Amino acid sequence: MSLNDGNNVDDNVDFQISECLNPKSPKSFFLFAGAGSGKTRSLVAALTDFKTNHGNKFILNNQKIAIITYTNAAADEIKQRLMFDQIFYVSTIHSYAWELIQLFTLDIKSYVQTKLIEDIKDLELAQSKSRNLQNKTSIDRARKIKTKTKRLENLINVTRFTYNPNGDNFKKDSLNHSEVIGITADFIANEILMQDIVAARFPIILVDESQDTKKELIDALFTLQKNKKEVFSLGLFGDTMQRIYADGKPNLGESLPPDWVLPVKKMNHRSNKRIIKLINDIRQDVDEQKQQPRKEKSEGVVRLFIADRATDKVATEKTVAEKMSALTEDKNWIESDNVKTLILEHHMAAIRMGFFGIFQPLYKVDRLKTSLIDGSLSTLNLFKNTILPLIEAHKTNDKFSVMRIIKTNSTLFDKKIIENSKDQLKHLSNINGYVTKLLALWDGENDPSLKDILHVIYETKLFPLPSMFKVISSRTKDEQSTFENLDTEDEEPNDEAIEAWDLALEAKFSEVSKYNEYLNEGSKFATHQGVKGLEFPRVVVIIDDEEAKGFMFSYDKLFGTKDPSATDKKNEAEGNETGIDRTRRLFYVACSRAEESLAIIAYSDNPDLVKTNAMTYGWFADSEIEII
Ligand SMILES: Nc1ncnc2c1ncn2[C@@H]1O[C@H](COP(=O)(O)OP(=O)(O)OP(=O)(O)O)[C@@H](O)[C@H]1O
Repeated sequence: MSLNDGNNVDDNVDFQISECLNPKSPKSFFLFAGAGSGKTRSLVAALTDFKTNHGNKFILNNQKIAIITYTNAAADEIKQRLMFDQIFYVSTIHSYAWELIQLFTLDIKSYVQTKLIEDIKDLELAQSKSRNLQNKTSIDRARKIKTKTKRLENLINVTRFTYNPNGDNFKKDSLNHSEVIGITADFIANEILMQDIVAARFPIILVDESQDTKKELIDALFTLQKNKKEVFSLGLFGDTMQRIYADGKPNLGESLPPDWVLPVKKMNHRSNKRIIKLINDIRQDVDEQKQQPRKEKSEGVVRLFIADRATDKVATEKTVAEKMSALTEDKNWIESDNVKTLILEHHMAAIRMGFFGIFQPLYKVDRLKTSLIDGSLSTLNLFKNTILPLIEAHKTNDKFSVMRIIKTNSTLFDKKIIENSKDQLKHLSNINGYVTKLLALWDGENDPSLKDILHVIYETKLFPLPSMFKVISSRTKDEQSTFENLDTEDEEPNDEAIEAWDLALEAKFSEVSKYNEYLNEGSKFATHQGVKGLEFPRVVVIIDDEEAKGFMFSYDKLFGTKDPSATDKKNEAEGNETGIDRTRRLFYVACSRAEESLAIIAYSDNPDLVKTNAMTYGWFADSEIEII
């Protein structure tokens, strides 16, 4: 690259960061720059440089650089780019926090004990003021007091706490996610010994996406840096405009100590010119930071399509893809695999791909959410990992695979069961009959419900059932009808997961195959929030508050078709952040993912007003907006 090619105006930033990381004179820095400015790339470049210059010394001292990322996917990506070198400890904040505290059982115990005693005291005080102990809040509060008291009593039995950064942590000796962050922040901020240990093990800590990193931990790291500045450097990477989670530290970067280095980046290396202009304009009212495109970038295409909410969305989105293909002369727009569609909530993908029936009830249960989205929900495995391949093999008349799947998964083929059966031939012929009965559910063009399938499996014992399905299947006919006619107001609430499964089991089996497709082709859809740090050539941003049903963001308010609430007005008057501010930042994140062309589809009850406002903001020209 020549020195004056116009694209390398920010090259000095990598050099500035490398200088900060010199262990002989460590400095802390704050690299905050817009989308696509190459922050992640600078992070990797500085670390690669560090490895060459100081890596051996770190290995000898058994020291590491900690790199904290926002997601596991980002951690994997950076590990790979750093060629899995052992001097880098790359992980999410939760894994890193646990790495720091896990051996301090007694200190953790004392922290948890103090916190539980305080919580119980507060709850009991609130309960004593309750006017009606039978209302939902009081009942929930009583339940919380009971659970916390039980946990307090059990603390004495804990010999070692357990924690899974990616899991649910329901065990008696488990810590939950916010406890691990709270404990780590508390230890780092207040325990001199912990500060010594962290600075000695990790003389450099770099935090990617620091605008969204838990504020208590960021504050603790600031304290650590202040106390250990001779031997420790803290590097923060991020972009205040991309703060979209409530637990990040607002105004991060204001009033930094004067000895911090503040490199500045002007370029956006990712997007075409028109897209950069759009994100500069969205950003304008916030901090006026303007980026410049790379010289060789094309103009690119941005379009805002506005449709009535009542419209057929799948058809609308297909039309948009065709229009974008014509506008950009890019056939990839009509290959759905080559377009990234950004939805607000996962259920919008479930509607579009046709597995809403299974998805929606299960997604409502907090403890099932994460595993449902990442495909690890074990209860679903019976359908997804056993029945689905079985039926696919059956439909293609692949008898060999059918038999193999049955043999691998059915307990009826257990050696012991076969040996113990009095008439082995009969046993095998029975299995054959059970398989025939199961497969008959798909006769003709039939698409059985999950409940029908479960019923046959329960009766024949062909496959082992997860306990949830055993409970549901073992209800007698009488219990079943009582259950269906339950007046839930009068009864003890059922376990919410059982209720959710009762609904999900009504779904047709074809939904399992669509859900599986969604997991395998996770590439087609992603959420506005989930794509932070990523980039795609062609992006569709779908906007529909009603379908999203969220409460954190409101595109209707951003586009002026819904008035700000009283709280928004109060927050604005007091100089606090409003829902509109949050939504603007989310919109910035979503739009800035596009490299070549970008379509935004806004569903609204008032398309004309969306158009007028979008033009008034100066975000789109008249010719770039189409009401369809
Ligand atoms: N100096 C550079 N020269 C060429 N390409 C670059 C340069 N810096 C970054 N890029 C490319 O620009 C794109 C965006 O870079 P990167 O993902 O590092 O940006 P970012 O600042 O982390 O973005 P975001 O905040 O949106 O996540 C990537 O494709 C990257 O390879």
